[in-house]
Amino acid sequence: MAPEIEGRATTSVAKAVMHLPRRAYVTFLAGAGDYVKGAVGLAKGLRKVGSAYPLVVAVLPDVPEDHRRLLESQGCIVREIEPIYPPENQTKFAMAYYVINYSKLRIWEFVEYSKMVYLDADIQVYENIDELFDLPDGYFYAVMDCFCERTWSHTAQYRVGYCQQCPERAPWPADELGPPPSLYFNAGMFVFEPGIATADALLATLKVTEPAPFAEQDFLNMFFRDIYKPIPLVYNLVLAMLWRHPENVELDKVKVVHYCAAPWRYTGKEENMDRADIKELVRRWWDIYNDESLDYKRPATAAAAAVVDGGAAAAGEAERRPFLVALSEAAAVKYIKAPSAA
Ligand SMILES: O=c1ccn([C@@H]2O[C@H](COP(=O)(O)OP(=O)(O)O)[C@@H](O)[C@H]2O)c(=O)[nH]1
Ligand SMILES: OC[C@H]1O[C@H](O[C@@H]2[C@@H](O)[C@H](O)[C@@H](O)[C@H](O)[C@@H]2O)[C@H](O)[C@@H](O)[C@H]1O
Ligand SMILES: [Mn+2]
Repeated sequence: MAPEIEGRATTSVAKAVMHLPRRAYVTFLAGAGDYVKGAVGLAKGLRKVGSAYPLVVAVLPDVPEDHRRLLESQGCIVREIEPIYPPENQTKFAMAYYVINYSKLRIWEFVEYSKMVYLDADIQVYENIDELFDLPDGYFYAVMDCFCERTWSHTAQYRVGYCQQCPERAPWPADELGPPPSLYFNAGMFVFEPGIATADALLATLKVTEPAPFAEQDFLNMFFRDIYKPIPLVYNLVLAMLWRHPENVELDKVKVVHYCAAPWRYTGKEENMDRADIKELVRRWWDIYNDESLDYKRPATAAAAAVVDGGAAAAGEAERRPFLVALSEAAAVKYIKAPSAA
C-alpha cells in the first residue's frame, strides 16, 4: 500500500478503532488445493448479503502466494498462521486430513478483533447474519451437529441410534450408558471472542488431551462445554440434515449452508447427492462464485468505499464504512507478506 494511503489508513484506523466494535468473519485455508475456491465464494457471498464486516482468511504457510493475492483481490484480509498439531497419537481421524484442522485454533490469537464469526470455506452465506455479532459476550455459539452419518459409527450414540437432533426417536439408554452426551456442535461455524488467555489455554489443554476422531471439533466441544449455547440450525445447515432430519429443516429459512463436501467438487454421484434440493444448493453456490458483479472493487478512497461497497447499508453502519474499509485495508497491510521484489 502506498505510504500516503497507508498513512491515511493508519490515521483512519486510529479513529476507527475508537469508533467500531472490532468485528470480522474468519475462515481457514490449508494447502495449495481447491479450497481457495470456497474462500473466494464465501467472500463474494458475504458481500452479496451486505455484511458490514470484513472476511479474514487464516492461511497456513503452505497456501501459495497466488492464492493469497487472489483472496486479497476479493477484499479478504489474509493472515498467515503457524500450524498446530495434536500430541503424538494413534487416533484414526474420521477423515485423515482432519489432523490439520487443529490449526483453526490460531484464530483465538486474532485479538485485534473483539468478536468473530468463524465459517468453514465449504460454507456459503445466503442471508445477512451480522446479527450474530450482537449475541451476548461470554459464550460460545454454534449449531448442534447430527450423529447419524457413518462418520459417527465409532460412537455409542451411533450404535444405539441416538441423535440430539431427535432425542425422542431412540432415547438415550441412561441406565446402561449413564448420562446422555452433552449438546455437541458442528465446528464448521461458530461465534467466539478472540483472546490471548483463551488461545494459551486452548494450546495448553490440547497438549494434554487425547485426540479424537473429529479432531478440533471434538476438542472445541470439550473445551467450551460449559459456555456452549446452541443457535438455530438456519445458521449452519449441515447437508446431511436434509436426509437425516428433514422435519428439523425449513430450507427457505436457512441462512447458512454447510456443504461438508466441497460444492466445487460436486459430481452428484456420491450417496444422497442426486437429490433435487442438493443440486439446487450447489447451483446457488456456483451462481455466487461465478458472479463477476460480486467481485471486490478496491475503493480509490475510503469515502468511495461507502458508495461502492454498499454492504454497510445496515442501520448505523453506513457512516462508519469509511473507517471500516481503512481498518480492513490497514489490517491487510499489517498481515500480508510483502509482495516479492521480482
Ligand atoms: O484441504 C483442505 C481441507 C480443509 N480446509 C479447511 O478446513 C475446513 C474444514 O474441512 P472440511 O470443511 O472439509 O470438513 P467438514 O466440514 O467437511 O468435516 C474447510 O472448510 C477449509 O476451511 C482447507 O483449507 N483445505
Ligand atoms: O475436523 C473435524 C470436522 O468436523 C466437522 O465436520 C464433520 C462433522 O460435522 C460430522 O458431524 C459430519 O457427519 C461430517 O460430515 C462433517 O464432515 C466440521 O464441519 C469441520 O469443520 C471439522 O471441524
Ligand atoms: Mn466444512
